[in-house]
Amino acid sequence: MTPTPQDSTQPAHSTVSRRRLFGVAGAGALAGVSGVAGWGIASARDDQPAGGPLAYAFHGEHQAGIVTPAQDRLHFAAFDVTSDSRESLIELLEAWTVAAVAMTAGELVGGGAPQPYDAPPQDTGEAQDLDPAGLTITFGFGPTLFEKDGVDRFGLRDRQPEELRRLPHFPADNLDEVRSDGDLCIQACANDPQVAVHAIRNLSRIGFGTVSMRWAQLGFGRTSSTSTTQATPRNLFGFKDGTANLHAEEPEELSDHVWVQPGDDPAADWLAGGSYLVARRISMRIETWDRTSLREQESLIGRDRVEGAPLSGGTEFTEPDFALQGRSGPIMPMDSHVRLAHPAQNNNTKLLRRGYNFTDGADALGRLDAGLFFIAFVREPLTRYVPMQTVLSRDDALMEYLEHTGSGLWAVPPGIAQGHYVGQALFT
Ligand SMILES: C=CC1=C(C)c2cc3[nH]c(cc4nc(cc5[nH]c(cc1n2)c(C)c5CCC(=O)O)C(CCC(=O)O)=C4C)c(C)c3C=C
Ligand SMILES: [Fe+2]
Repeated sequence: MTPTPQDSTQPAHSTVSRRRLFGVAGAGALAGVSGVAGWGIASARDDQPAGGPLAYAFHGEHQAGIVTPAQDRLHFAAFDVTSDSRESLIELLEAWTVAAVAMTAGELVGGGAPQPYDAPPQDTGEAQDLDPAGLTITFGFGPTLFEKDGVDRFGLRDRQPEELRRLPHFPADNLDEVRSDGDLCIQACANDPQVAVHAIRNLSRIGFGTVSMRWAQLGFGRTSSTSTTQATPRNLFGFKDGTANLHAEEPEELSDHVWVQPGDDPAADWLAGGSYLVARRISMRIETWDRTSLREQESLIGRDRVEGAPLSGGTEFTEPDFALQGRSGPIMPMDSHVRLAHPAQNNNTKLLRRGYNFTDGADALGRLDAGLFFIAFVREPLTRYVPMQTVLSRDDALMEYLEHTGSGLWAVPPGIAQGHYVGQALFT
């Protein structure tokens, strides 16, 4: 059996590689899932030495890819359901679950069992010789899955969480409809871009006829740490990002701020143990930033660039002193990003940030189309994230260098038990 861990924050250094499999279609933990004929998985060899490629278990209390130490690469995709059949939707979620179990374990979709020579292979093949690379696949359900244009498409209207509504228009938003929203989302993260892309490609392929991809985003270079074992990375403005983030090692904080609790929403108890995923595609005016003095850059952020320490003093992890005065006012400027985003200014709101840098080529003026694909997990998006975003969009001096071009909110079901499919409690 594949030596995968029970906890998605704990890596298993297995030596699983797709090319070292022997094909046993339908074997493994998902044997109990119904309606997924043709999408069985292979068992990996169990005679590999310890230490080697990184694999995270797909099964667990919470979905992997939230508190899992943030990997280096992202492929994020939003889908619309094109079928109006509840049964087809359930079958898709079953099939996606089977494929996700296989791919996160470094196995081939379909199990690598002998297949007809005259049929397309079940796995698209580009990750065949690659190890799992810490792949996590995280699924989310958008507001339009529950009701769209007043229509209860899948009999789910009564189970829509109160907090799952389309995000409002924030000041200065310049959203592109084709980069926003979606009935379903999948976040694939890995330390190898080809593994992340392979995951989205294969899930999309499996969904052919039931869903169509609405939009997608590639990301490189994580912009946060989600574990205290990780060094703080830097965003494309050159600043350390993720210093004051929530971490996997703070279970009480996660219960308070990230995981939906039983009783939070009586109509949506199926979501207990899950969370909400907020995505914002934020373009960054890199060229303008690069012509801005270091003094100005630091006062916009509220931290120094080299160390990441608050301007009020100390080192990276010193708490900012918002009361400290300089010659012309507070040392931590009133409109600095860190001041306005700090829990002290936001009714103790804390988010688990898990974003990525992106570049999508250049625009017609020769400027980099680059930025930060902001992802955050939060227990109550409307009552906690929306007020914070409203303040930042309105008052944050950094906004002069930013443009929000994409947006979405999805409910992320809890972790999946062996033999179950993602979001199963919503349909039962
Ligand atoms: C609504 C939430 C947030 C958005 C959108 C956002 C965009 C954004 N942030 C940076 C750069 C940095 N952010 C930092 C801290 C920080 N940011 C948010 C929230 C949003 N940021 C929070 C809650 C915090 C933590 C505040 C605190 O408790 O101190 C930092 C400082 C380092 C750190 O703590 O992570 C930087 C740098 C950019 C460039 C950006 C949009 C492109
Ligand atoms: Fe920020």
